[in-house]
Amino acid sequence: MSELTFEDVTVRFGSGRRAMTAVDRVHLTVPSGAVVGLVGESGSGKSTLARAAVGLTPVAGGRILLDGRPLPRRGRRPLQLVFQDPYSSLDPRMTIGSSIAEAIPRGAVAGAAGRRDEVARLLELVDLSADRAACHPAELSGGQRQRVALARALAGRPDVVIADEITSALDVSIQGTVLNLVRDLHRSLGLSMLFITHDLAVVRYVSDYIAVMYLGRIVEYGPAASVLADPQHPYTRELLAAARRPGGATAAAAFPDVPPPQVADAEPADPHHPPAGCRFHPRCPVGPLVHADRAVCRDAAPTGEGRRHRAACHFASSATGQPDASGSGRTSHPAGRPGAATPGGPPTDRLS
Ligand SMILES: Nc1ncnc2c1ncn2[C@@H]1O[C@H](COP(=O)(O)OP(=O)(O)OP(=O)(O)O)[C@@H](O)[C@H]1O
Repeated sequence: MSELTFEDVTVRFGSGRRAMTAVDRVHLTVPSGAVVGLVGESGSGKSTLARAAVGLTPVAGGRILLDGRPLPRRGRRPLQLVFQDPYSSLDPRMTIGSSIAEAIPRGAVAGAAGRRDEVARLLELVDLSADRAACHPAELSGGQRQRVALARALAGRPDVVIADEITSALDVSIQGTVLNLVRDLHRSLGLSMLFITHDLAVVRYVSDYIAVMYLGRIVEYGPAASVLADPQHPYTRELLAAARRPGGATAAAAFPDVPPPQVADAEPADPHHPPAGCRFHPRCPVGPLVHADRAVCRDAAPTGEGRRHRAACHFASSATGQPDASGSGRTSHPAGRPGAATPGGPPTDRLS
């Protein structure tokens, strides 16, 4: 079990007028043995953060640490990324067995027989029979291919798995079986996981903690039960409310306790020109209710300090109808709340 920490991580793309900051000074912890669900709308920077963690995208600033130490540049890869589309990690010309065998680190098993046995063990771990090793990807269903992608990721015995929308491309009926598998693997192997999804029903099902991302920043973080039952950031409330609307995400029935949304003055977010101050302020229904001129929201970026459940909003507690007169940006529950999901909160105490 290992703890993954993003410390002040920034990722930029392009240069000159096309320059943009996809991930902006992110602080995020995946506690040892926990599943952190990372949610946010398309373009908020979730995949970029994942790719930066495994070294596919260079970081412009900050540090990514495993158990407090920088990630090794060579040798065993303690972080593995599983993508939405298993075709991207499986060669259609190779058998499933060869694809998995290729991912077993050199020296981890002895000889061809050892490799074969390890492939069979990995296939069984993801609920596929060992004889599937002889199949090609095209002979498997989408759900089975995603299981193979998971087996391939597990071949290197990683400490942390990052799953990027791994159920989004699957039929709803198959999604459940893959999610059950993820939960079982997490429990039996003690894996730490960063589970990226836009579907709040999915995130509720698998996560111990939830992190909400908006325009490159984490705007809320906390125990899953606490974030879902008592969202502190207006953006999180908007996401939950959208999930409850007909035609929204599949989670409608899952959030009976979330009050209906206040109507936001929606302006599409432009990642090339993010607003100053709080990035959500042009869309936010809460700031004007508390401070008519929204000056603090326009001028100052909220940091989201606090221990267990925290939100980067100057009026975090106003989101639940209890104005925070200090406007400090702290959550109203710095010490967490009774019944929170997992004991022992993450060590970082601010969001950005
Ligand atoms: N290689 C790249 N070059 C330039 N811009 C990029 C690149 N990759 C991502 N971006 C931009 O970075 C921002 C964040 O994208 P990212 O894919 O991380 O978001 P996301 O939250 O994962 O969204 P989605 O759920 O749609 O994948 C977007 O504005 C995207 O256009």
